[in-house]
Amino acid sequence: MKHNIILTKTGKSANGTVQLTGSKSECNRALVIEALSDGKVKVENISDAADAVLLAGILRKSAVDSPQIVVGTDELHEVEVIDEKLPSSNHEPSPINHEPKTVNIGPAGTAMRFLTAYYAIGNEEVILTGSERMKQRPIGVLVDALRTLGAQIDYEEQEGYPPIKLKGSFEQQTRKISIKGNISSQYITALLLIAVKLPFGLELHIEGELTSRPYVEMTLAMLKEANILHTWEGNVISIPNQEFATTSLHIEPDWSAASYWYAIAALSDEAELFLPGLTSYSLQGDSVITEIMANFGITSQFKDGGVHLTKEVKPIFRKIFDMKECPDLAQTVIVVCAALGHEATFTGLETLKIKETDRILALQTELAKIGVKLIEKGQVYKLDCSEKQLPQRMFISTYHDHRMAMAFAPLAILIPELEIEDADVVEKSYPAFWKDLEKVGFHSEVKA
Ligand SMILES: O=C(O)C1=C[C@@H](OP(=O)(O)O)[C@@H](O)[C@H](O)C1
Ligand SMILES: C=C(OP(=O)(O)O)C(=O)O
Repeated sequence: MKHNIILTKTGKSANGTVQLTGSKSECNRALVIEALSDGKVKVENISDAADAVLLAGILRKSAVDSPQIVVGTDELHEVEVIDEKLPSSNHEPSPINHEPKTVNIGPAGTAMRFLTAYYAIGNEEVILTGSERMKQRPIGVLVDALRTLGAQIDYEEQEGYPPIKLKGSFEQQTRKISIKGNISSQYITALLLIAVKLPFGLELHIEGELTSRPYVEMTLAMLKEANILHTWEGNVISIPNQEFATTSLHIEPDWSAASYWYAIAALSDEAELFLPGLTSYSLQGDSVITEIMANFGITSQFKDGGVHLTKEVKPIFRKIFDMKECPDLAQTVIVVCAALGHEATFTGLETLKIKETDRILALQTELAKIGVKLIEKGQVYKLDCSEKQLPQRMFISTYHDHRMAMAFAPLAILIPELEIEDADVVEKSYPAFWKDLEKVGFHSEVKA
Protein backbone atom coordinates (compact mmCIF):
# COMPACT_ATOMS: atom_id res chain seq x y z
CA MET A 1 0.00 0.00 0.00
CA LYS A 2 1.22 3.48 -0.80
CA HIS A 3 1.99 5.78 2.09
CA ASN A 4 3.02 9.39 2.32
CA ILE A 5 5.75 10.76 4.53
CA ILE A 6 5.80 13.99 6.50
CA LEU A 7 9.23 15.54 6.51
CA THR A 8 10.36 18.20 8.97
CA LYS A 9 13.73 19.70 9.79
CA THR A 10 14.82 21.94 12.63
CA GLY A 11 17.66 24.33 11.90
CA LYS A 12 19.26 25.18 8.62
CA SER A 13 22.43 23.18 8.97
CA ALA A 14 23.25 19.69 7.71
CA ASN A 15 26.10 17.72 9.23
CA GLY A 16 26.85 14.03 9.02
CA THR A 17 28.12 11.04 7.06
CA VAL A 18 26.04 9.18 4.53
CA GLN A 19 27.09 5.95 2.83
CA LEU A 20 25.34 5.87 -0.53
CA THR A 21 24.34 2.69 -2.31
CA GLY A 22 25.97 1.58 -5.55
CA SER A 23 25.26 3.28 -8.85
CA LYS A 24 22.14 1.91 -10.51
CA SER A 25 23.62 2.61 -13.94
CA GLU A 26 26.94 0.92 -13.29
CA CYS A 27 25.29 -2.03 -11.60
CA ASN A 28 22.83 -2.63 -14.44
CA ARG A 29 25.68 -2.68 -16.96
CA ALA A 30 27.83 -4.91 -14.78
CA LEU A 31 24.97 -7.41 -14.42
CA VAL A 32 24.47 -7.69 -18.18
CA ILE A 33 28.21 -8.06 -18.71
CA GLU A 34 28.28 -10.76 -16.01
CA ALA A 35 25.37 -12.61 -17.64
CA LEU A 36 27.02 -12.54 -21.06
CA SER A 37 30.47 -13.51 -19.86
CA ASP A 38 30.00 -17.25 -19.39
CA GLY A 39 30.99 -16.99 -15.74
CA LYS A 40 34.14 -14.98 -16.34
CA VAL A 41 32.97 -11.65 -14.95
CA LYS A 42 31.52 -11.21 -11.47
CA VAL A 43 29.82 -8.16 -10.00
CA GLU A 44 31.42 -7.42 -6.64
CA ASN A 45 28.80 -5.31 -4.90
CA ILE A 46 25.21 -5.23 -6.16
CA SER A 47 23.50 -1.88 -5.67
CA ASP A 48 20.50 -1.78 -3.32
CA ALA A 49 18.55 0.12 -5.98
CA ALA A 50 15.35 -1.87 -6.61
CA ASP A 51 15.90 -1.68 -10.37
CA ALA A 52 19.33 -3.30 -10.01
CA VAL A 53 18.15 -5.92 -7.52
CA LEU A 54 15.33 -6.86 -9.90
CA LEU A 55 17.69 -7.11 -12.86
CA ALA A 56 20.13 -9.22 -10.83
CA GLY A 57 17.30 -11.62 -9.96
CA ILE A 58 16.27 -11.96 -13.60
CA LEU A 59 19.72 -12.29 -15.12
CA ARG A 60 21.22 -14.56 -12.50
CA LYS A 61 18.21 -16.86 -12.73
CA SER A 62 18.22 -16.73 -16.52
CA ALA A 63 21.91 -17.67 -16.50
CA VAL A 64 20.91 -20.87 -14.71
CA ASP A 65 17.81 -21.58 -16.83
CA SER A 66 19.10 -20.74 -20.26
CA PRO A 67 22.76 -19.97 -20.51
CA GLN A 68 22.94 -20.07 -24.31
CA ILE A 69 23.40 -16.82 -26.10
CA VAL A 70 24.29 -17.00 -29.78
CA VAL A 71 28.06 -16.90 -29.96
CA GLY A 72 29.91 -16.28 -33.19
CA THR A 73 32.56 -18.74 -34.26
CA ASP A 74 33.61 -17.13 -37.53
CA GLU A 75 36.97 -15.51 -37.86
CA LEU A 76 37.04 -11.79 -37.17
CA HIS A 77 38.36 -10.91 -40.63
CA GLU A 78 34.90 -11.71 -41.96
CA VAL A 79 33.66 -8.51 -40.42
CA GLU A 80 35.33 -6.56 -43.21
CA VAL A 81 32.30 -7.39 -45.40
CA ILE A 82 30.06 -4.68 -44.13
CA ASP A 83 27.75 -3.75 -46.95
CA GLU A 84 26.55 -7.19 -47.82
CA LYS A 85 24.25 -9.48 -45.94
CA LEU A 86 26.41 -11.55 -43.68
CA PRO A 87 26.21 -15.31 -43.43
CA SER A 88 24.35 -16.47 -40.38
CA SER A 89 26.22 -17.78 -37.38
CA ASN A 90 26.87 -21.49 -37.64
CA HIS A 91 25.49 -21.82 -34.18
CA GLU A 92 22.08 -23.47 -34.59
CA PRO A 93 19.54 -22.00 -32.23
CA SER A 94 18.04 -24.71 -30.09
CA PRO A 95 14.39 -25.49 -30.75
CA ILE A 96 11.92 -23.67 -28.56
CA ASN A 97 10.23 -26.23 -26.44
CA HIS A 98 8.30 -24.19 -23.93
CA GLU A 99 5.76 -21.40 -23.64
CA PRO A 100 7.27 -17.92 -23.73
CA LYS A 101 8.29 -16.82 -20.29
CA THR A 102 7.12 -13.41 -19.18
CA VAL A 103 9.61 -11.04 -17.61
CA ASN A 104 8.13 -8.01 -15.87
CA ILE A 105 10.65 -5.27 -15.33
CA GLY A 106 8.28 -2.87 -13.54
CA PRO A 107 9.42 0.77 -13.86
CA ALA A 108 13.10 0.02 -14.61
CA GLY A 109 13.74 1.76 -17.94
CA THR A 110 17.43 0.99 -18.22
CA ALA A 111 16.83 -2.66 -17.41
CA MET A 112 13.98 -2.79 -19.97
CA ARG A 113 16.25 -1.54 -22.74
CA PHE A 114 19.20 -3.74 -21.75
CA LEU A 115 17.04 -6.88 -21.50
CA THR A 116 15.47 -6.17 -24.88
CA ALA A 117 18.91 -6.51 -26.47
CA TYR A 118 19.92 -9.38 -24.19
CA TYR A 119 16.91 -11.54 -25.00
CA ALA A 120 16.96 -10.50 -28.67
CA ILE A 121 20.14 -12.53 -29.20
CA GLY A 122 19.15 -15.38 -26.92
CA ASN A 123 17.37 -18.55 -27.88
CA GLU A 124 14.35 -18.53 -25.64
CA GLU A 125 10.99 -16.94 -26.32
CA VAL A 126 10.37 -14.12 -23.87
CA ILE A 127 7.64 -11.56 -23.36
CA LEU A 128 9.17 -8.48 -21.83
CA THR A 129 6.78 -6.13 -20.09
CA GLY A 130 6.74 -3.52 -17.34
CA SER A 131 4.68 -1.03 -15.39
CA GLU A 132 1.90 1.03 -16.99
CA ARG A 133 4.41 3.86 -17.42
CA MET A 134 6.88 1.48 -19.05
CA LYS A 135 4.24 0.79 -21.69
CA GLN A 136 4.40 4.49 -22.57
CA ARG A 137 8.19 4.69 -22.76
CA PRO A 138 9.32 4.21 -26.38
CA ILE A 139 11.40 1.21 -27.41
CA GLY A 140 10.88 1.32 -31.19
CA VAL A 141 14.29 2.77 -32.04
CA LEU A 142 16.02 -0.12 -30.27
CA VAL A 143 13.66 -2.76 -31.64
CA ASP A 144 14.23 -1.51 -35.20
CA ALA A 145 18.00 -1.69 -34.72
CA LEU A 146 17.81 -5.20 -33.29
CA ARG A 147 15.51 -6.32 -36.12
CA THR A 148 18.04 -5.02 -38.64
CA LEU A 149 20.71 -7.03 -36.86
CA GLY A 150 18.60 -10.16 -37.22
CA ALA A 151 16.38 -10.37 -34.14
CA GLN A 152 12.72 -11.33 -34.33
CA ILE A 153 10.64 -9.10 -32.12
CA ASP A 154 6.88 -8.45 -32.08
CA TYR A 155 4.87 -5.83 -30.28
CA GLU A 156 2.21 -7.30 -28.01
CA GLU A 157 0.10 -4.15 -27.66
CA GLN A 158 1.10 -0.77 -29.08
CA GLU A 159 3.58 -0.51 -31.96
CA GLY A 160 6.83 0.99 -30.69
CA TYR A 161 6.20 0.33 -26.99
CA PRO A 162 6.45 -2.54 -24.48
CA PRO A 163 5.31 -5.24 -24.00
CA ILE A 164 7.33 -6.98 -26.69
CA LYS A 165 7.80 -10.61 -27.64
CA LEU A 166 11.36 -11.70 -28.39
CA LYS A 167 11.23 -14.84 -30.46
CA GLY A 168 14.57 -16.35 -29.48
CA SER A 169 15.77 -17.09 -32.99
CA PHE A 170 18.61 -14.78 -33.82
CA GLU A 171 20.80 -14.94 -36.89
CA GLN A 172 23.00 -11.98 -37.54
CA GLN A 173 22.17 -10.30 -40.85
CA THR A 174 24.57 -7.38 -40.76
CA ARG A 175 27.13 -5.84 -38.47
CA LYS A 176 26.48 -2.27 -39.52
CA ILE A 177 23.47 -0.45 -38.14
CA SER A 178 22.38 3.13 -37.56
CA ILE A 179 20.54 4.49 -34.59
CA LYS A 180 19.17 7.88 -33.60
CA GLY A 181 21.22 9.37 -30.78
CA ASN A 182 18.81 11.96 -29.42
CA ILE A 183 16.06 9.87 -27.82
CA SER A 184 17.81 7.70 -25.25
CA SER A 185 21.41 6.64 -24.84
CA GLN A 186 20.08 3.48 -23.22
CA TYR A 187 19.32 2.07 -26.70
CA ILE A 188 22.95 2.59 -27.67
CA THR A 189 24.27 1.07 -24.46
CA ALA A 190 21.96 -1.93 -24.89
CA LEU A 191 23.45 -2.60 -28.33
CA LEU A 192 27.03 -2.03 -27.18
CA LEU A 193 26.60 -4.49 -24.32
CA ILE A 194 25.58 -7.35 -26.63
CA ALA A 195 27.95 -6.38 -29.46
CA VAL A 196 30.71 -8.63 -28.26
CA LYS A 197 28.44 -11.68 -28.53
CA LEU A 198 27.43 -10.97 -32.13
CA PRO A 199 29.21 -13.36 -34.49
CA PHE A 200 30.36 -10.47 -36.67
CA GLY A 201 30.54 -7.82 -34.00
CA LEU A 202 28.87 -4.42 -34.33
CA GLU A 203 29.50 -1.19 -36.18
CA LEU A 204 27.10 1.32 -34.73
CA HIS A 205 26.48 4.60 -36.53
CA ILE A 206 24.96 7.25 -34.27
CA GLU A 207 22.69 9.57 -36.25
CA GLY A 208 22.42 13.19 -35.21
CA GLU A 209 23.04 14.45 -31.71
CA LEU A 210 23.97 12.03 -28.93
CA THR A 211 22.12 12.65 -25.69
CA SER A 212 23.38 11.46 -22.30
CA ARG A 213 26.83 10.83 -23.78
CA PRO A 214 28.58 10.06 -20.44
CA TYR A 215 26.36 6.98 -20.10
CA VAL A 216 27.71 5.62 -23.40
CA GLU A 217 31.23 6.35 -22.20
CA MET A 218 30.46 4.52 -18.96
CA THR A 219 29.33 1.47 -20.94
CA LEU A 220 32.49 1.38 -23.02
CA ALA A 221 34.69 1.93 -19.96
CA MET A 222 33.02 -0.94 -18.11
CA LEU A 223 33.34 -3.23 -21.12
CA LYS A 224 37.00 -2.29 -21.22
CA GLU A 225 37.37 -3.32 -17.58
CA ALA A 226 36.28 -6.77 -18.78
CA ASN A 227 38.83 -6.54 -21.61
CA ILE A 228 36.34 -5.75 -24.37
CA LEU A 229 37.87 -3.21 -26.71
CA HIS A 230 36.17 -0.76 -29.03
CA THR A 231 36.92 2.04 -31.43
CA TRP A 232 34.93 5.27 -31.50
CA GLU A 233 35.66 7.45 -34.49
CA GLY A 234 33.37 10.33 -35.32
CA ASN A 235 29.89 8.96 -34.88
CA VAL A 236 30.83 5.30 -35.33
CA ILE A 237 31.45 2.90 -32.46
CA SER A 238 32.76 -0.57 -33.38
CA ILE A 239 33.10 -3.62 -31.19
CA PRO A 240 34.31 -6.89 -32.68
CA ASN A 241 33.41 -10.32 -31.37
CA GLN A 242 35.80 -10.92 -28.46
CA GLU A 243 36.28 -12.94 -25.28
CA PHE A 244 35.71 -11.52 -21.82
CA ALA A 245 38.62 -11.57 -19.40
CA THR A 246 38.19 -13.20 -16.01
CA THR A 247 37.63 -10.26 -13.72
CA SER A 248 35.34 -8.65 -11.20
CA LEU A 249 33.55 -5.34 -11.56
CA HIS A 250 33.28 -2.95 -8.67
CA ILE A 251 30.33 -0.57 -8.46
CA GLU A 252 30.98 3.00 -7.25
CA PRO A 253 28.48 4.82 -5.03
CA ASP A 254 25.72 6.56 -6.95
CA TRP A 255 26.49 10.15 -7.92
CA SER A 256 22.86 10.83 -8.89
CA ALA A 257 21.95 9.93 -5.30
CA ALA A 258 24.77 12.20 -4.08
CA SER A 259 23.07 15.09 -5.86
CA TYR A 260 20.32 15.20 -3.21
CA TRP A 261 22.99 15.77 -0.55
CA TYR A 262 24.42 18.58 -2.60
CA ALA A 263 20.92 20.04 -2.80
CA ILE A 264 20.54 19.78 0.97
CA ALA A 265 23.86 21.58 1.42
CA ALA A 266 22.80 24.23 -1.10
CA LEU A 267 19.59 25.01 0.77
CA SER A 268 21.28 25.01 4.19
CA ASP A 269 23.05 27.98 5.77
CA GLU A 270 25.82 25.72 6.91
CA ALA A 271 26.74 22.15 5.91
CA GLU A 272 29.47 19.60 6.51
CA LEU A 273 28.64 16.33 4.86
CA PHE A 274 30.84 13.33 4.13
CA LEU A 275 29.94 10.84 1.39
CA PRO A 276 32.36 7.89 1.62
CA GLY A 277 33.46 5.97 -1.46
CA LEU A 278 33.05 8.76 -4.01
CA THR A 279 36.20 9.69 -5.87
CA SER A 280 37.12 12.64 -8.08
CA TYR A 281 37.41 10.33 -11.08
CA SER A 282 34.14 8.55 -11.76
CA LEU A 283 32.56 6.65 -14.63
CA GLN A 284 29.34 8.47 -13.81
CA GLY A 285 28.66 11.67 -15.69
CA ASP A 286 26.49 12.82 -12.78
CA SER A 287 29.70 13.47 -10.83
CA VAL A 288 29.48 16.83 -12.64
CA ILE A 289 27.21 17.77 -9.72
CA THR A 290 30.41 18.90 -7.96
CA GLU A 291 30.94 21.58 -10.64
CA ILE A 292 27.28 22.55 -10.83
CA MET A 293 26.99 22.94 -7.07
CA ALA A 294 30.20 24.96 -6.79
CA ASN A 295 27.96 27.75 -8.17
CA PHE A 296 25.81 27.42 -5.06
CA GLY A 297 28.71 27.72 -2.64
CA ILE A 298 29.39 24.01 -2.19
CA THR A 299 33.02 22.93 -2.02
CA SER A 300 33.81 19.27 -2.73
CA GLN A 301 37.00 18.02 -1.19
CA PHE A 302 38.11 14.50 -1.98
CA LYS A 303 39.94 13.01 0.99
CA ASP A 304 39.59 10.22 3.59
CA GLY A 305 38.26 7.90 0.86
CA GLY A 306 35.26 10.00 -0.01
CA VAL A 307 33.99 13.50 -0.67
CA HIS A 308 33.52 16.21 1.97
CA LEU A 309 30.92 18.87 1.16
CA THR A 310 31.04 22.24 2.83
CA LYS A 311 28.76 25.21 2.30
CA GLU A 312 29.57 28.87 2.08
CA VAL A 313 26.70 31.29 1.52
CA LYS A 314 27.56 33.39 -1.53
CA PRO A 315 25.84 35.02 -4.50
CA ILE A 316 24.95 32.75 -7.42
CA PHE A 317 26.15 33.97 -10.80
CA ARG A 318 25.65 31.09 -13.22
CA LYS A 319 22.51 31.59 -15.26
CA ILE A 320 22.54 28.75 -17.79
CA PHE A 321 22.63 25.05 -17.02
CA ASP A 322 22.82 22.49 -19.82
CA MET A 323 21.55 19.13 -18.58
CA LYS A 324 21.97 17.13 -21.80
CA GLU A 325 24.83 15.08 -20.38
CA CYS A 326 23.30 14.66 -16.93
CA PRO A 327 19.50 14.51 -17.29
CA ASP A 328 19.02 12.77 -13.94
CA LEU A 329 20.36 15.88 -12.19
CA ALA A 330 17.80 18.17 -13.82
CA GLN A 331 15.15 17.91 -11.12
CA THR A 332 17.73 18.37 -8.33
CA VAL A 333 19.19 21.53 -9.84
CA ILE A 334 15.87 23.04 -10.96
CA VAL A 335 14.31 22.62 -7.52
CA VAL A 336 17.35 24.16 -5.82
CA CYS A 337 17.24 27.16 -8.15
CA ALA A 338 13.49 27.55 -7.65
CA ALA A 339 13.79 27.32 -3.86
CA LEU A 340 16.53 29.95 -3.84
CA GLY A 341 14.65 32.17 -6.27
CA HIS A 342 17.50 31.94 -8.77
CA GLU A 343 16.04 32.58 -12.22
CA ALA A 344 18.22 30.28 -14.28
CA THR A 345 17.75 28.97 -17.80
CA PHE A 346 17.97 25.25 -18.59
CA THR A 347 18.75 23.43 -21.83
CA GLY A 348 19.06 19.75 -22.69
CA LEU A 349 15.79 18.78 -21.01
CA GLU A 350 14.18 17.13 -24.07
CA THR A 351 14.47 13.55 -22.81
CA LEU A 352 12.81 14.33 -19.49
CA LYS A 353 9.35 13.87 -20.97
CA ILE A 354 9.87 10.12 -21.54
CA LYS A 355 11.36 9.14 -18.21
CA GLU A 356 9.55 7.75 -15.13
CA THR A 357 6.96 10.45 -15.69
CA ASP A 358 6.84 13.53 -17.88
CA ARG A 359 9.34 15.28 -15.61
CA ILE A 360 8.78 18.69 -17.19
CA LEU A 361 5.07 18.61 -16.49
CA ALA A 362 5.67 17.16 -13.01
CA LEU A 363 8.16 19.92 -12.18
CA GLN A 364 5.85 22.64 -13.53
CA THR A 365 2.94 21.34 -11.48
CA GLU A 366 4.86 21.00 -8.23
CA LEU A 367 6.88 24.21 -8.54
CA ALA A 368 3.62 26.11 -9.09
CA LYS A 369 2.89 25.25 -5.43
CA ILE A 370 5.71 27.62 -4.41
CA GLY A 371 4.70 30.17 -7.03
CA VAL A 372 7.55 29.34 -9.42
CA LYS A 373 7.03 28.85 -13.14
CA LEU A 374 9.18 26.69 -15.41
CA ILE A 375 8.50 28.26 -18.77
CA GLU A 376 9.14 26.31 -21.97
CA LYS A 377 10.46 28.35 -24.90
CA GLY A 378 11.29 25.84 -27.59
CA GLN A 379 14.35 23.93 -26.40
CA VAL A 380 14.99 26.35 -23.57
CA TYR A 381 13.34 26.40 -20.15
CA LYS A 382 13.38 29.42 -17.89
CA LEU A 383 12.49 29.74 -14.23
CA ASP A 384 10.29 32.67 -13.27
CA CYS A 385 10.50 33.15 -9.52
CA SER A 386 8.84 36.57 -9.42
CA GLU A 387 5.87 35.21 -7.46
CA LYS A 388 7.79 32.74 -5.33
CA GLN A 389 6.43 32.21 -1.84
CA LEU A 390 7.29 29.34 0.48
CA PRO A 391 4.21 28.08 2.36
CA GLN A 392 4.16 26.69 5.91
CA ARG A 393 2.92 23.36 4.61
CA MET A 394 3.24 21.74 1.25
CA PHE A 395 2.16 18.50 -0.42
CA ILE A 396 4.41 17.06 -3.13
CA SER A 397 2.95 14.66 -5.69
CA THR A 398 5.59 12.24 -6.98
CA TYR A 399 4.07 10.67 -10.14
CA HIS A 400 5.76 7.26 -9.61
CA ASP A 401 9.09 9.05 -9.97
CA HIS A 402 11.79 8.50 -7.35
CA ARG A 403 13.57 11.67 -8.45
CA MET A 404 10.47 13.83 -7.84
CA ALA A 405 10.42 12.64 -4.21
CA MET A 406 14.15 13.06 -3.65
CA ALA A 407 14.57 16.35 -5.52
CA PHE A 408 11.78 18.02 -3.54
CA ALA A 409 12.70 16.54 -0.12
CA PRO A 410 15.43 19.18 0.57
CA LEU A 411 12.66 21.81 0.58
CA ALA A 412 11.91 20.63 4.12
CA ILE A 413 14.83 22.85 5.15
CA LEU A 414 12.80 25.89 4.08
CA ILE A 415 9.20 24.69 4.54
CA PRO A 416 8.17 23.64 8.07
CA GLU A 417 6.02 20.68 7.01
CA LEU A 418 6.52 18.86 3.75
CA GLU A 419 4.28 15.93 2.86
CA ILE A 420 5.67 13.69 0.15
CA GLU A 421 3.42 11.28 -1.67
CA ASP A 422 4.25 7.58 -2.00
CA ALA A 423 7.48 7.51 0.00
CA ASP A 424 8.49 4.04 -1.24
CA VAL A 425 8.95 5.42 -4.74
CA VAL A 426 12.59 6.16 -3.79
CA GLU A 427 13.34 2.43 -3.71
CA LYS A 428 13.94 2.45 -7.45
CA SER A 429 17.41 3.93 -6.97
CA TYR A 430 17.92 4.84 -3.30
CA PRO A 431 15.93 2.75 -0.78
CA ALA A 432 17.69 4.16 2.31
CA PHE A 433 16.95 7.79 1.38
CA TRP A 434 14.50 8.57 4.19
CA LYS A 435 16.63 6.79 6.80
CA ASP A 436 19.71 8.65 5.61
CA LEU A 437 17.88 11.97 5.97
CA GLU A 438 17.36 11.17 9.66
CA LYS A 439 21.16 11.02 10.05
CA VAL A 440 21.51 14.70 9.25
CA GLY A 441 18.64 16.04 11.32
CA PHE A 442 15.53 15.55 9.19
CA HIS A 443 12.56 13.92 10.84
CA SER A 444 10.25 11.78 8.77
CA GLU A 445 6.96 10.36 9.86
CA VAL A 446 4.72 8.03 7.93
CA LYS A 447 1.33 9.64 7.53
CA ALA A 448 -1.38 7.56 9.15
O1 LIG B 1 22.24 4.26 -19.20
C1 LIG B 1 21.84 4.58 -18.08
O2 LIG B 1 22.16 3.97 -17.04
C2 LIG B 1 20.95 5.75 -17.97
C3 LIG B 1 20.85 6.66 -18.99
C4 LIG B 1 20.03 7.88 -18.93
O3 LIG B 1 18.91 7.71 -19.77
P1 LIG B 1 18.78 8.36 -21.26
O4 LIG B 1 19.91 7.90 -22.05
O5 LIG B 1 17.47 7.82 -21.71
O6 LIG B 1 18.80 9.84 -21.06
C5 LIG B 1 19.55 8.16 -17.50
O7 LIG B 1 18.52 9.10 -17.51
C6 LIG B 1 19.08 6.90 -16.81
O8 LIG B 1 18.65 7.15 -15.50
C7 LIG B 1 20.21 5.91 -16.70
C1 LIG C 1 15.49 7.75 -15.97
C2 LIG C 1 15.80 6.97 -14.94
O1 LIG C 1 15.75 5.63 -14.91
P1 LIG C 1 15.30 4.55 -15.99
O2 LIG C 1 15.33 5.17 -17.35
O3 LIG C 1 16.29 3.46 -15.82
O4 LIG C 1 13.91 4.10 -15.60
C3 LIG C 1 16.28 7.58 -13.66
O5 LIG C 1 16.75 6.83 -12.80
O6 LIG C 1 16.17 8.80 -13.49
